[in-house]
Amino acid sequence: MNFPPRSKPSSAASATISEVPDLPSNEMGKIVEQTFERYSSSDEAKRNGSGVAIVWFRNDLRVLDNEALVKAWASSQAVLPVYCVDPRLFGTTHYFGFPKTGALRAQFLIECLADLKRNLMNRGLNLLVQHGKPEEILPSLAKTFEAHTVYAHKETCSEELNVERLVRNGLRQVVLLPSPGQSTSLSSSNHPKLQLIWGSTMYHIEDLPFSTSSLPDVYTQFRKSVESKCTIRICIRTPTSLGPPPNIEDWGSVPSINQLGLHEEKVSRGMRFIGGEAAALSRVNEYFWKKDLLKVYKATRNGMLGPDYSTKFSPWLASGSLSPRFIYQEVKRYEKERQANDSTYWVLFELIWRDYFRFLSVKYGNSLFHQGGPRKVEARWSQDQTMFEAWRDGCTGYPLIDANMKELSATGFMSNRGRQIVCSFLVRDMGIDWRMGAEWFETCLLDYDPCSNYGNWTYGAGVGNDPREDRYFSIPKQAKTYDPEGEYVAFWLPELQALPNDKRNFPGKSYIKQIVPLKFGNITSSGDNDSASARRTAFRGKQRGHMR
Ligand SMILES: Cc1cc2nc3c(=O)[nH]c(=O)nc-3n(C[C@H](O)[C@H](O)[C@H](O)COP(=O)(O)OP(=O)(O)OC[C@H]3O[C@@H](n4cnc5c(N)ncnc54)[C@H](O)[C@@H]3O)c2cc1C
Repeated sequence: MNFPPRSKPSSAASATISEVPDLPSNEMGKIVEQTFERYSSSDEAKRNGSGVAIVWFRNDLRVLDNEALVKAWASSQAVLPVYCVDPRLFGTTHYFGFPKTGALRAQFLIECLADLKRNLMNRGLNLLVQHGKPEEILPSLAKTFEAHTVYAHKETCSEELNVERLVRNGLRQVVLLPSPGQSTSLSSSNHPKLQLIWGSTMYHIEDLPFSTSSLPDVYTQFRKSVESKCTIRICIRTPTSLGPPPNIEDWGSVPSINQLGLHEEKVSRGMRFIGGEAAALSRVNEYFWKKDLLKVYKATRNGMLGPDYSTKFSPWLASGSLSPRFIYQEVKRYEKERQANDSTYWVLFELIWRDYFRFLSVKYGNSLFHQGGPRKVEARWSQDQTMFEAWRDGCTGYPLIDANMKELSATGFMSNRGRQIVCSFLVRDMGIDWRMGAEWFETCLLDYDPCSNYGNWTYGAGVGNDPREDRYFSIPKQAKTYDPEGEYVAFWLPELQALPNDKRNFPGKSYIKQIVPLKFGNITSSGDNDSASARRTAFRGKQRGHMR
């Protein structure tokens, strides 16, 4: 196995960070092997299938706790793992035509695929990488290898559901020859099947105490209900040997960034995440066990600077290199072996948010992507290009906004605190169509996931599942609370480093004519969701021409 080079130690949350700490930054090899051993099974007696089964990898780029892979293995004599490099993933976003996948996420995906291929090879398989649409590739492979089933993980949003439908239709066109002893009359069993498996959430959809159509519209109700009525399934143990693979001469190679039509972008500041399951497992080990940070998560999670204020699991969760059930089991192991406290619980609390947004996407379907959101709110939004570009490029003149947007462009990551702040600023201060922000996040985020991204944007824009319609983040207040020394803004806007700490977060020169910089001092709000009176003091009132 190849592991990335060790990076220099990083000093978390320090304004002096100037090097790129790779995430994860520890030695991966031994830890990863040990983790694989812990979550694997050498009991191979359960394999009693026949023929070939295909595993269609999608956003589940892992070997551990991968039910589709284990089911395929159990139901066949040979498993064919396939990843389709779908050109639609490298097209443009729906409304505003931004790149659908930016170069940093594409690079992360490439690393995920290379790692998956290695991990499958270590278990006697390989990964067939094909360029093209799954609905063309999979039926053709099923025909060539006479595969009885294509196993894959179920997705929930429209683009992914459409591909599932097309693959299913494509498989229906494939007629398999009857195996010896089987009746020759054609029936549905003569076509390869598409078997979709739920595997993206911590709580399994089938274990919910309600149907998705009656999912509670308020998170707390959802959380309390699942916590009291459901259990989390244990990780599926992966056989140590998954071979033999079907006889294939050319398994294809993992694409280069140029083959995806993109140009390499180097991360030269902030955090660089390494894609793949090995890196994901290593990060869990680093955050929970080596640095022992789980016990303080609740107190640090609102940070913005450095690798360790939060888990940083999200890019691996989104690509499926990391299973949320695995995190759950590791939290429980930590609670048993070290300690259980508010912080150990709070990681699970956040993962329930992630589950919630995924289940909401099933309930609300496409309305998640519509301007009015699930609540069908009628509002007028501006699509002012100058304002949007100032936000996108980190040129608003508001250091906290600009620093966060620069971090996003430079690394593909932004803290949860930062995301809430820039979302509020775009939609509530600038009055810009929230979908422009959501689509820009879709381009840039390493952890982009349609459910969490559009779920959070609709929530922040007041068109989604937020019982409070008036959630507003006052930028000066947020700066004072979460970057009191101006360390974060000075890291991303080095021109501010020379200023005294208490001056760094003052809005500077605004690069957009319309924006009048906020003044400190007359904000009366408190807490995370700063009040409507604070909003009135912000420049919203001065921007009526641009408002809904
Ligand atoms: C406008 C906006 C857009 C967002 N877009 C995405 C997205 O595309 N993909 C994504 O994974 N998250 C998204 N989030 C949620 C959240 O910001 C990130 O999950 C989090 O910052 C990732 O960092 P972390 O792994 O260190 O999180 P931690 O604080 O360590 O939390 C642990 C895990 O809990 C989950 N989680 C935490 N907060 C949330 C949340 N609010 N919603 C859903 N899951 C959560 C994530 O899987 C995260 O990895 C968005 C939030 C906002 C406000």
